[in-house]
Amino acid sequence: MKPKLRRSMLFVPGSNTGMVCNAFIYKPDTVMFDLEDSVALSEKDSARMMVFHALQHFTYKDIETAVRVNPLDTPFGLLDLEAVIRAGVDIVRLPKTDTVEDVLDMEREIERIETKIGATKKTMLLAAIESALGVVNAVDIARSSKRMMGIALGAEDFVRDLHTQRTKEGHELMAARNQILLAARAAKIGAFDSIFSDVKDKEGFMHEVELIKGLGFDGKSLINPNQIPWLHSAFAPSQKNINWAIEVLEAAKDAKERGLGVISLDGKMVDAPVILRAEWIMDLARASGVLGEEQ
Ligand SMILES: CC(=O)SCCNC(=O)CCNC(=O)[C@H](O)C(C)(C)COP(=O)(O)OP(=O)(O)OC[C@H]1O[C@@H](n2cnc3c(N)ncnc32)[C@H](O)[C@@H]1OP(=O)(O)O
Ligand SMILES: O=C([O-])CC(=O)C(=O)O
Ligand SMILES: [Mg+2]
Repeated sequence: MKPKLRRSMLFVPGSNTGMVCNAFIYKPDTVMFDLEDSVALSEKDSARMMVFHALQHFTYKDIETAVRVNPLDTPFGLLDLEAVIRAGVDIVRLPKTDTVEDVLDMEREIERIETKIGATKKTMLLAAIESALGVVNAVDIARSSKRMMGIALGAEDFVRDLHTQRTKEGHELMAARNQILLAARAAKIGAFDSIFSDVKDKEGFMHEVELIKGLGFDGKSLINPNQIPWLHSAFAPSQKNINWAIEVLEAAKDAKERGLGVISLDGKMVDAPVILRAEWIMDLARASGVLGEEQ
């Protein structure tokens, strides 16, 4: 089965007409319109209207959409939520999620709006964790709603809360990344890393991508289209990985035919978890376009 890829979630400021109209062109896995921190207070209403219309435009029908709404305790949160659910958004990104209560409040409002408009689809939730309190509560947040499709780190707000700043090495984010990843995996939902803000620094970006990919993250929030091909190429399995996966699957098929459970390939043990990993690499290779559907 072709897995749904969510490597790249491109933030698009909801107040920028050109970017809202064109974001689909860059083919991120998910377009994530923003109504929160990239939108000035004076533009909150016009941005909401623009995103409302963009979501219903045919250019956004074949791409997954998310909207980062304002928190419910601001004058904009509920208006944002009404607009984006009416417009049929796929995912609501809840910013600055500190507690399970934050999720349940949002879930209650989503349910109320969906019932009111007779919606046929169920909007998914993505909780952004952007504080020490949110990280401490990550496990409960990840498990708090059936609608929760993933949790994401919001590193810029998080380092502010920690009284530190981001570095290239990322030591200051290690505990949060580990906690978010573990919480997401325990809840069997997606884990997404934060933005990398220097859009010209490809080397720094790739260093961060290798780090979060190695930890096990599914993908990352992005702020610039240039970062999309960099990220996708880093997440695509290498030819060496693919060759290994093909060998493992052939050996596993052969072992099954001979009624064997554990086998050895080039002196290394091949058992069920290794076979599952090989299948996952092949799925990822197909979904990333590195392999054809029939291969
Ligand atoms: C901490 C947080 O909350 S982060 C989340 C909120 N922040 C955001 O959403 C910011 C999104 N990103 C941006 O606004 C911009 O990429 C900036 C300000 C970082 C850099 O802007 P620029 O220097 O103009 O970018 P750049 O020169 O690479 O743009 C190239 C093209 O990509 C477009 N583009 C740039 N960023 C985006 C984006 N995020 N979405 C869609 N299109 C974009 C530009 O409009 C431009 O299009 P054009 O060639 O048709 O004119
Ligand atoms: O969620 C993100 O990656 C962007 C953000 O708001 C933050 O870092 O504070
Ligand atoms: Mg933030």
